Amino acid sequence: MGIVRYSFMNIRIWYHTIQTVKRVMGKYDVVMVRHGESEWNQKNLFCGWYNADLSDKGKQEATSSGKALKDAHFKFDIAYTSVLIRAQKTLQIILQELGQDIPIEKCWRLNERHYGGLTGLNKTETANKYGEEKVAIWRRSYDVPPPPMEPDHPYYEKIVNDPIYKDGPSKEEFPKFESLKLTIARTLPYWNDVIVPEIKKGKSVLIVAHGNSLRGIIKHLDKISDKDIMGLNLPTGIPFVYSLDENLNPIPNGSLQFLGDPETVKKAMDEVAAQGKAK
Ligand SMILES: O=C(OP(=O)(O)O)[C@H](O)COP(=O)(O)O
Repeated sequence: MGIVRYSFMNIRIWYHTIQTVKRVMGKYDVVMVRHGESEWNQKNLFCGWYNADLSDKGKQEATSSGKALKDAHFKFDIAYTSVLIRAQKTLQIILQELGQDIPIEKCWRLNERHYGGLTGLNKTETANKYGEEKVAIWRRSYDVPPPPMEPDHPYYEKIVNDPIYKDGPSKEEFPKFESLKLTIARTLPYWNDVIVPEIKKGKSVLIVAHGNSLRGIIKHLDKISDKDIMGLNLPTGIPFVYSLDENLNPIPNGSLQFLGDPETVKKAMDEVAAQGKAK
């Protein structure tokens, strides 16, 4: 299995900079995975805080992630995930494959961005109705949020009253929508205050989260501009490694090292990008 690395000097042309390299090792290596395909990813629906389960393909992706991590001899001390079932099940399958029984911390701050009023809509139908450009802005702009989820939204009650939120967010914090900027504002404190101290203690950390909560952490680690982050689409179920120095900055070539075949990674990223196309 090759390691795929992306050059951040060329972030606008992600797909042309893929190379298979020997993985570099930093003072700290952190592994992240976007959960395996969910039933709503499969149907191409905006999901956000809707608690969709993994599809069969998603379970297979999680198994492959676990195998890739096992082949690369990763041993973890602690894992972090969101309160959403698709991320938790992916983590569970990965740990089963690895044969590792480790503490798991779950927090809503690692949840996917809240997709507001778009939740449950089909991305292609939304592009047909509002145009691809509008959907691209809703999906990938840094600070333009989707429309709010109002109380008459079909999934409002289900989400707001879900017991998975008993430990937060508070009523005041509970989002009606989130841009990437707002997602980062609630994910980064968890990264800085909870995860980073464990990394600095020398713990080997695995994070299983979501497309946009992970894009937020990547943006922070690689200091990616608000404009350039629009070009990054994370595939489901392919682990990637960040190799960091003592100040938690990525070492040269230490960013976004995918544990996967370069062509597979490229194809999966292209497919995520294309989800918002009209037909
Ligand atoms: O729930 C979602 O992300 P997830 O599958 O990573 O949890 C979103 O629907 C991802 O959609 P996007 O790639 O259009 O931002």
